[in-house]
Amino acid sequence: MELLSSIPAFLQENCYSLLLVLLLVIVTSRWFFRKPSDLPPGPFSLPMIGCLHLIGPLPHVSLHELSRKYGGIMHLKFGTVPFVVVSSEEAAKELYKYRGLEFASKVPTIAGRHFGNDFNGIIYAEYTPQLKLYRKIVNTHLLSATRLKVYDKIRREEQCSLARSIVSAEGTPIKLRDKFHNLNVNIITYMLFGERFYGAHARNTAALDAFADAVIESLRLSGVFNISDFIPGIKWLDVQRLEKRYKQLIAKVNDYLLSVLQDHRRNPRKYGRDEPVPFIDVLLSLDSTEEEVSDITKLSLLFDMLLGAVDTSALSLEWAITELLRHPSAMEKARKDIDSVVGSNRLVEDSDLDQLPFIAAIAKETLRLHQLAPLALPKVVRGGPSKLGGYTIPNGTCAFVNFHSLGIDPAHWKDPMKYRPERFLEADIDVFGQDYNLLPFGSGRRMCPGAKLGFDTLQIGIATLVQGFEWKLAKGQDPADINMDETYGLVCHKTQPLIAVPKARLERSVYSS
Ligand code: HEM
Repeated sequence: MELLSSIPAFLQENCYSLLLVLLLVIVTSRWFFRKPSDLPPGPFSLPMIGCLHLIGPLPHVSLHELSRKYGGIMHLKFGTVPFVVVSSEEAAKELYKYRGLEFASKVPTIAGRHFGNDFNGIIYAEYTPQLKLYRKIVNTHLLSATRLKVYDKIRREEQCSLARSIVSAEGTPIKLRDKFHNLNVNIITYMLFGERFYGAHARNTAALDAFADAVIESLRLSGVFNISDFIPGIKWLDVQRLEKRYKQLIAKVNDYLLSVLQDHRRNPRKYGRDEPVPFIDVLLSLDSTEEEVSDITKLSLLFDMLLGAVDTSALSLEWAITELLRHPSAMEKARKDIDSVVGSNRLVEDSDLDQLPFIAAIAKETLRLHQLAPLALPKVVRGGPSKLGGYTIPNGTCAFVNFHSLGIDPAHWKDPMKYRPERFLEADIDVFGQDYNLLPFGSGRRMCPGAKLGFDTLQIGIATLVQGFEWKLAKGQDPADINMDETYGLVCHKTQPLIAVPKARLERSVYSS
């Protein structure tokens, strides 16, 4: 009381109000100036460029290195745009399993606006009821296990035609990537349009060539880092001249696809009971049903399937054969397995794969060490803020999982950098989004819809090349000297194409059966 009486009267009167104000100032200033509350840790962002100076030509590798310092959930800015990068199994599981809805929309990039016909279709779209319908259409009518069975015949024909074209080049150095590319493109174009783009049965028209080139270039440009996405303030400058090119390419793609669509609409094809109906005709047959989609969506879906399929399995197959050349004992074991299951009077078939677990192991080990899409396609938090690992992730933050980090995490993988397909015989590890240490096709709501087709094509490709041929490198090169550099893009690929010399192992007649 004595102390209080020594304080001037006017202060005494307001003492309680002052204390209250002080308390309020402390509480609100902590909220106002907090290091945006409980954001995950991450490197310091510079004005304008954010952390772009820390990202090298292989972003998944740079981000992996950063995650070793900052942890499995990291916050950083690319340009002025805030990002969260997930690099640990627990965080990936939480994101896909419990926060899937909040992290299911794609970041609206400039490429997505154009290549996705204003974010239509699947690849570039936000997570909406329309997207769910489009994914359902694709999953049910094109890529389900049942539909893929119907298309088996096509894949078998392409597998044999790949083998024949290699036999015809016996003894000479061949660029395997080109052969694999043709195989992959023919499979998907036959499934989509009922026609092959390459080889003896192809139409070989200038329009088709121009379209195929436009698809390949679009795929390449989709993976090019567009600075305007990260510093939106300079978007109008289009410094890399990318937007201009996107517009030209999508115009070419749409023109061609629309002409094919109209042709199929005007001249409906008839198919026998067991004949595979091309997806374009399936889309037309959905008109006037509850699954009807507009023509521009039809074009977007066809384009999405091409972008997703044209190079993925082909580039994985190139990695697979490269690793087998570097590891002759794995090649030998795979060959022995196939010889004992299939023999030498016929080429390996899809139906043999169940009995060839080592081929599956080779495919998985290839996808683990050489992830085609090492970073998930970036998503943006919607309906948030969201929570992840106890941190708060504000609405509008972009996010992706670093699949590369998961696949080489030493806490889960013994000798992670070592090529050892046997690890997949020792443990049953899934590649279809259930095992969060290995997500080559992603997981959850935006997982790759073509995963089964991609994985099956990879397996049958490996089995055919191992069973059908002995391989040597050109000019007596030592396999240990093969350049293993990779180049980042929408699809991450071997920088230097593999050139190898085949020698047929089977009777000629087997390849033409
Ligand atoms: C070895 C082959 C393949 C690999 C490794 C692969 C991998 C991937 C990955 C990692 C994603 C991104 C997942 C994410 O962002 O979370 C993806 C998305 C996608 N893939 Fe594949 N893919 C392959 C084959 C295919 C095929 C054959 C098709 C089509 C026929 C296809 C169509 C798509 C589509 C449409 C998306 C976007 C899905 C969405 O955003 O909802 N992919 N793929």
